[in-house]
Amino acid sequence: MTSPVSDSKRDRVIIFDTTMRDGEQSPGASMSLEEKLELAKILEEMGVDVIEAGFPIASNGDFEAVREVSKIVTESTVAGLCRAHQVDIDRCHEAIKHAKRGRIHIVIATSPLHMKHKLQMEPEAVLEAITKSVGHARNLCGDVEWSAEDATRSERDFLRRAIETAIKAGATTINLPDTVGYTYPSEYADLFKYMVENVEGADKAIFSTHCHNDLGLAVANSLAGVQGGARQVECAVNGLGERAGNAALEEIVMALKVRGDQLPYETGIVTQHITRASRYVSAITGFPVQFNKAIVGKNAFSHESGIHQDGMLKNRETYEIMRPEDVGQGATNLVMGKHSGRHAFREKLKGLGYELGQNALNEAFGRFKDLADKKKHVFDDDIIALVDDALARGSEKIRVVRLRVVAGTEGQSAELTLDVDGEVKTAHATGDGPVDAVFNAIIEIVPHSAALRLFQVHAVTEGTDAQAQVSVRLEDDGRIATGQAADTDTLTASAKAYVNALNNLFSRKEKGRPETAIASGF
Ligand SMILES: CC(=O)SCCNC(=O)CCNC(=O)[C@H](O)C(C)(C)COP(=O)(O)OP(=O)(O)OC[C@H]1O[C@@H](n2cnc3c(N)ncnc32)[C@H](O)[C@@H]1OP(=O)(O)O
Ligand SMILES: CC(C)C(=O)C(=O)O
Ligand SMILES: [Mg+2]
Repeated sequence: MTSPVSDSKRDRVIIFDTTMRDGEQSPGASMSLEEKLELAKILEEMGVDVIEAGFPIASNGDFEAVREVSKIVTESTVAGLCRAHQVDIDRCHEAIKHAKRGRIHIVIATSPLHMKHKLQMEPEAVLEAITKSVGHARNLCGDVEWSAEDATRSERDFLRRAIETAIKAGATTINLPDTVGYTYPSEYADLFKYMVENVEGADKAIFSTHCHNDLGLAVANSLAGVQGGARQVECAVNGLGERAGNAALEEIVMALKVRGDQLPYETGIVTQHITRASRYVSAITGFPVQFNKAIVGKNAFSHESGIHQDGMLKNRETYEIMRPEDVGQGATNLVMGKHSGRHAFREKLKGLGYELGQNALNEAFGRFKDLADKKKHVFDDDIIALVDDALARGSEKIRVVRLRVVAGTEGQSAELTLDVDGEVKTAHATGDGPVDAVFNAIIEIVPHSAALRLFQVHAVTEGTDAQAQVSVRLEDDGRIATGQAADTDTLTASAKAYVNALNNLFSRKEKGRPETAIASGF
């Protein structure tokens, strides 16, 4: 059997991107001409084989977009979609004739449901429309794709006849869309196998998948189609598309790359460009990418669990089947959270410039776990504040044990327990505001004559659960001592900062040091 489709083409899967056509059919996903031109450049640079830029008969804007994309793209083929109508095809040709490689893509439905109710055409009339439309397109352009809309709900024998009609009329690509996301992988694979083996002239065309995600099976079905003999996959960046979307380009490409042992076909995609394309599509459509989205989600290469982080530090392949760099996602991210373990914590501290001994590490780790229990996101700055805080408090004689504050319109009071050199003391005080009440309680337990010279609070990170970092400066008899503390509770941080300053002041007095501007351990 001689074939106009070369063997090398059959070893490769053509990536047909329909982000600008089917993707744009998503309600709310309209793109401007400028955005489509920029996206076309990104897709071309990424190595997409076919860019479907729009549906030229739909509007002047769509026509213009297909025409302008055709003018600037030189490497990829540019396709425009049309119904099986001469007017659609002529309009499409007007737009894609500027392309170095242009394609006319004709669609007509072949399922009994669509033919009877939507097209209101007899099956034989549909076959006639295929002959006419594909033949007309082929007279205008050497590259014609024909799609059997709702192929997966079409009668097999009629679909076979329709495909044969399209190939006979000159179609070079045959697309069998799962228009409503209805098929199953085994069923879709079988459909392609059957058509590739039984359609007369099947070797003259490339078979293509086009899967929708109504049951979440779009990617699995597309891969099954390839298993069955398809060598073109229609897909969209971030899985954009009608209703639940199309098969996601990034997932198709990486599934083929990572599991070449299962499907030994290459794509021409430079995978390092994937994340850039995803972010651009998300930005121009306003459709956010879910955090746990495969390949391009924020968490796709993030690890928070201690056991996973430990495994990753020993060998990244324990928990990563591909490298984030390979999809342009930057580096693996070991996220510090309540599920993290000591190995990752030590590594994180190293990265932040801290080398702690085992005891200090254990102490800081305990405090980190307490913080992670309270806070949704533990940022690097939180960890720095926490470790600095722990280091500063290492040799303190006075420590905060417990604090309870009542605040509000009825007045403010604080009940504070301190450990003063091993002796636990409690005081109850009121004040002009909750901080004042806390500081008065400290003065009651540890009487001193130092004057408060500075009280400053700032949030370590953003959010209402951010740690407050408090600085306190005390002056006594010409000596100045500063204390700092961080806590998610501003009043606890205030108490600890004051006590830290007091410890520093007493320590300076003991050592007989002269006055100093910054006397904290920082
Ligand atoms: C599965 C898919 O994604 S297919 C692509 C879907 N995308 C779009 O529809 C977006 C662009 N569409 C449009 O802008 C408009 O629908 C247009 C310009 C194509 C047509 O607009 P109108 O002429 O106003 O027709 P309308 O959209 O209301 O109805 C569609 C008509 O096309 C017919 N039709 C639908 N599909 C096809 C087809 N593949 N081939 C031929 N005729 C078709 C319908 O039977 C209906 O015909 P009727 O007017 O004789 O009843
Ligand atoms: C136009 C065709 C390919 C389509 O989008 C579908 O059937 O889903
Ligand atoms: Mg579609």
